[in-house]
Amino acid sequence: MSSVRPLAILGGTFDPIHHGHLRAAWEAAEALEAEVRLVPARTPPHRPAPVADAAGRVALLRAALAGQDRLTIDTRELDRDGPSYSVDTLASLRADIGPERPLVLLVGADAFAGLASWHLWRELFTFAHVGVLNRPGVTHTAPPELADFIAGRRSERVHGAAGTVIDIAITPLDIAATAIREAFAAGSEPRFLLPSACFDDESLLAPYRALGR
Ligand SMILES: Nc1ncnc2c1ncn2[C@@H]1O[C@H](COP(=O)(O)OP(=O)(O)OP(=O)(O)O)[C@@H](O)[C@H]1O
Ligand SMILES: O=C(O)c1ccc[n+]([C@@H]2O[C@H](COP(=O)([O-])O)[C@@H](O)[C@H]2O)c1
Repeated sequence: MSSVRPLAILGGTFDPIHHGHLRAAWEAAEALEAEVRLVPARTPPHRPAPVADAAGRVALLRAALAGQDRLTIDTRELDRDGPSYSVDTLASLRADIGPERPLVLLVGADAFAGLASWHLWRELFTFAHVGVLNRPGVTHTAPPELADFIAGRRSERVHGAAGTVIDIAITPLDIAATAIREAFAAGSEPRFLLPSACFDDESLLAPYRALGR
């Protein structure tokens, strides 16, 4: 483990935040002995517009994270126009923390499999390590372009400021925001897939309940 505490980020649409995200981020913080920030995307690059707007998704995140301080929110993507490219976020974080501190981009195994389609994806590794979180049901393997690139970059732990791929074993939780949105659309309440605090304020989940009307 590096002597400087790594900074790790989990970016996401969080439409809405759920226990799959939270537990993954929590266990990554433990495994890497890292500070972990959740980074909501204002305009996620590779998907249709989210159901809830950025302010609504951040309000849910704040409710979900209340009562603990290991996981925090970093809202820098909300201040940028255009697609929320991760390479821009990592460049901005690197400028904040300087060249030495390890930086880790956390991604689920599904997101990792698509990494070679991301904007300037090779540059991600100049700014950060990539930490891959296992996800139930994900069977995609890295396409050849990605597999070739990461060959020789695998690491068991955080070593140096950037540039490696680290597999992080987490408790598999088969929870996805898509299924939560589908549950709301079907008129059911997906309680216990996301924190109860998200249900405390009626207005927080209103955009999702509206799917069922
Ligand atoms: N249950 C989970 N286990 C591990 N990683 C997860 C899990 N859910 C989401 N992630 C990861 O968290 C990041 C943000 O995910 P995102 O906000 O797209 O949630 P999602 O549940 O995958 O949403 P959707 O179903 O709308 O695609 C991605 O890197 C994704 O792979
Ligand atoms: O930078 C890119 O080109 C890029 C392409 C796809 C996804 N991402 C980021 O990956 C994270 C997870 O994306 P999503 O769509 O699964 O929520 C989120 O932070 C996105 O901004 C980034």
